[in-house]
Amino acid sequence: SSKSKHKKLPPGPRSLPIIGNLHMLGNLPHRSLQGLAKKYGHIMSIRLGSVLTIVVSSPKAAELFLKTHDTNFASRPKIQASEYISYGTKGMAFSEYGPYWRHVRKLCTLQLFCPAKIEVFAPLRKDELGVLLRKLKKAAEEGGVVDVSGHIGVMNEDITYRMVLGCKRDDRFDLKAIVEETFFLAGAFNISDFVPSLTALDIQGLTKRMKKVSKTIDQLLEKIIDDHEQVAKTTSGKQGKHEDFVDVLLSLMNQPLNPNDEQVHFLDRTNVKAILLDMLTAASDTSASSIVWSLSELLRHPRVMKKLQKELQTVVGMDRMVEETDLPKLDYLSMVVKESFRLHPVGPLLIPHESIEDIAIDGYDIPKKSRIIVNIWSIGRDPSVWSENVEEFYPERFMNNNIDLRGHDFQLIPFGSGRRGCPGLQLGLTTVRIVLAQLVHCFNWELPTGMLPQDLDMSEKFGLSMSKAKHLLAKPTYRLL
Ligand code: HEM
Repeated sequence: SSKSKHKKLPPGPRSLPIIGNLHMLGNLPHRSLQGLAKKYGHIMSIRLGSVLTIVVSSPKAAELFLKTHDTNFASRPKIQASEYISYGTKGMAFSEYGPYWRHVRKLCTLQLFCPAKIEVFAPLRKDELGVLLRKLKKAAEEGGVVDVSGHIGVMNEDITYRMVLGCKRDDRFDLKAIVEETFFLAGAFNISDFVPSLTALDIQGLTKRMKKVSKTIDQLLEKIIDDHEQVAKTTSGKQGKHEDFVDVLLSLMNQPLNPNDEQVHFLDRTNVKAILLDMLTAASDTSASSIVWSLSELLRHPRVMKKLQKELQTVVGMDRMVEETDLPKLDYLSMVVKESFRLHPVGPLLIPHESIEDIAIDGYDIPKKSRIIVNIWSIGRDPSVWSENVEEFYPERFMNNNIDLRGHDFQLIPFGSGRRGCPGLQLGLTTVRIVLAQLVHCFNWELPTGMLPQDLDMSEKFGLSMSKAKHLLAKPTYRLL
């Protein structure tokens, strides 16, 4: 038919030979893409090297791609990072759409992210949060300024490592450095992914770094799995022991994931390692960065801080600590967290999706194997969605509406939405809320001497998870009875 002759791509900027529009991304691609979308529209096409990329920048468009036509956009592009640091896409986050990914995702959702499992780890979170609070209390007594970002990072690492791997930071390995490097490499705009002819040159030096870190990761995971297998042998059973993610995945290894289907899938040791690595990277920086962004906004907005402390005082009181069971009653806390995710989504462009078949959307033709980027950062700062005070941190905007952040309201999707939406949503959200509540309930916070709220540096560092570029420094004073 004439269909193929009259392909109508979404509008977009002119592109250069070879690199396409790559040069337009800059250091903060979410901001550059917002600028372009203002000119070309909320469904826009650009070329990243040879890869046709569709950039989605409005709630309505996001709904079309992540809900209405979810199945067609539920795949992931094959990128170099997933070859090296996801064991050749054998995990979950970077796997293409298909039976393997579906089974793994279902298994993880049932076994690792179910409400019961989140509950099982509540004492662990409490324990590690307790360690942090004691450190801060000591610092408060000494009257000094603390590196809040640093402390929250360490706590979140310890929670994650204990939950996923069953161990704390480890003298044998620099887990933090490994995870940070993995995360950086997974999020980088890698020229080799867009201009294959340049792969061998490794202009950015990323391939070399990936090879190096993948080796270290493998040694680390092998060691940890060995330890678990050893323990399982000697204790013959799991008497009363909390099962970490390694235990759960090992118990499922080599069993059919889908016994009733024609083509049966299994998890082997490599799959287990790849999934563990996904979980480590997905869980570590995201929650910690979100907490730092929220606390920074509270320090910039003393009115909001006071109001949140007032809520905690009313609901919880001043003679005990906040518990996770209090969270559903803390309405203002939940608004503060939403508002913080609106302005500072830690996954500003989600993880790239890929289209599976040719499809027409909103009058445009989207070819198969296009890369799809959803700019949720831009959606969060669109005045036509949020009204004129869009740049202002104002939690009360959520007061008389039901806008939620779980993926049903497309103006606020910090965890994505649909089939590829974040499976760790409940876990991540619980961690962010309880840590923020405790920090604000236990302490008053002051900026370093001489710094005014409006002086607090809010610049961003782009990555697969976007953190605050400068560490948050502040002075705590203990305030509970
Ligand atoms: C505040 C915390 C978190 C935020 C804001 C967040 C956000 C996101 C986002 C935006 C995506 C991509 C969605 C898409 O591509 O459409 C994602 C995917 C994912 N997240 Fe999270 N996340 C958080 C915490 C966690 C935690 C704690 C875990 C696990 C322990 C986790 C595991 C994953 C996995 C495995 C994926 C890939 C899912 C797939 O491709 O099927 N996340 N997350």
